[in-house]
Amino acid sequence: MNLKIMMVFGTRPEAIKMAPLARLLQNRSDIDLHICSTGQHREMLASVIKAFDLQIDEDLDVMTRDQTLNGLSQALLGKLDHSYHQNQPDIVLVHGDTTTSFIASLAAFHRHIPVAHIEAGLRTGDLQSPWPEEANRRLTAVLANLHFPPTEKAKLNLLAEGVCDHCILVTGNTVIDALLWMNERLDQTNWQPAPQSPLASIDPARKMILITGHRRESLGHGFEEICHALDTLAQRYPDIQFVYPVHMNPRVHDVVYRMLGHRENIILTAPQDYRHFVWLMKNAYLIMTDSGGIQEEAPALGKPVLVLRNVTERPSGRLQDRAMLVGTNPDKIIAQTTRLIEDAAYYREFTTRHSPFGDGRACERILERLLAWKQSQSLDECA
Ligand SMILES: CC(=O)N[C@@H]1[C@@H](OP(=O)(O)OP(=O)(O)OC[C@H]2O[C@@H](n3ccc(=O)[nH]c3=O)[C@H](O)[C@@H]2O)O[C@H](CO)[C@@H](O)[C@@H]1O
Repeated sequence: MNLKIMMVFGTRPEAIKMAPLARLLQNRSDIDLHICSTGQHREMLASVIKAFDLQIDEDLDVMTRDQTLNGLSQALLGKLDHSYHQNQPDIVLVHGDTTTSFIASLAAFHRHIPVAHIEAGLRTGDLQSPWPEEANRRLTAVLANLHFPPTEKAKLNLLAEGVCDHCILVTGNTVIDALLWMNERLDQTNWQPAPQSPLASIDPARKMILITGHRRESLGHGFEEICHALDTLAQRYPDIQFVYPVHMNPRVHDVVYRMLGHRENIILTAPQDYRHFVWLMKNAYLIMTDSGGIQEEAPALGKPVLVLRNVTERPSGRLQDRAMLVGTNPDKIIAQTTRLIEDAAYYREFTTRHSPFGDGRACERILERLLAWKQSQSLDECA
């Protein structure tokens, strides 16, 4: 009998991180994979599905305008319950720390369906930051039967919360599998953006700084500070190109376009699909971001990354990276960027390729563990 796996995700980062696993599972004759999208980030998710050549089996389409987290949770719980009833999966795979991950785990728990949690064990230790993700990932850990932390540090977090060792497998982060897959495709075809793409105006002879930012905790004042720092830097270094694919959240979009839309060497674009975005990362001199995924991807490409957050659940383990955690304080952003632009020896300290978050084989390890789990069916001892 084939193993019936249901994969549930809803946001762009979850989709990117689940995509290489979906590709692997789809090619197995001993596995029936059902991919369920909750539609938490509808448009941005569609572009990921296309970039990885995947097909969604079911779209719950739960998002409505101005939905609260409770409204979203309620809609998800009902629709997932129905889907589990219809599809009767042997196991549900969830990822990370979204409302989708937690509610998909809860709905599975209520139906006595085992849950495997990918990117398990990330913690800041502060339930309010990031909010609501820290709660989502802790609650998911309570409900999951198999835990796939990306690093040993994340495994220790799970052990400290009482998760049994036998149910944990350190795999590396699947985002590195996704990144290496896409990177290889770009290299093989020497891929370049099409002439009509806003990225085509980037001059390869000039330095380019890539920026992303959308964290809830920075909305409002935090974003104004980030934009203020970028504006100052863009004036100070007119020869450097600043490229900022702006998140669709109007509370991010409106501030960024109002404060930076007029500067000639700042290119504001819509969010880019994964192929374009990996190309941007490869060609960047420096990346500034509050994104979790990009913090993981940048070192694998040997790119320095300035983290626009005060705390991170993704410590790289390198001492010098502490200086890169600058938050939204404009003075710190400007000072650290200036040093990285002007001090070549200092810049080089951050450009060695290293991959503290994974080696690109996370999906293989997850597959092997799922097959072993199916054979032994020994979950009872961990549930
Ligand atoms: C607290 C925290 O850290 N939470 C994380 C956060 O995820 P994140 O911060 O990693 O999210 P993003 O920055 O949106 O995505 C990043 C991915 O997107 C690619 N990318 C980016 C811009 C673009 O224009 N085109 C792209 O393709 C990029 O290469 C990368 O792979 O929220 C998720 C729940 O929503 C959580 O699960 C996740 O823990």
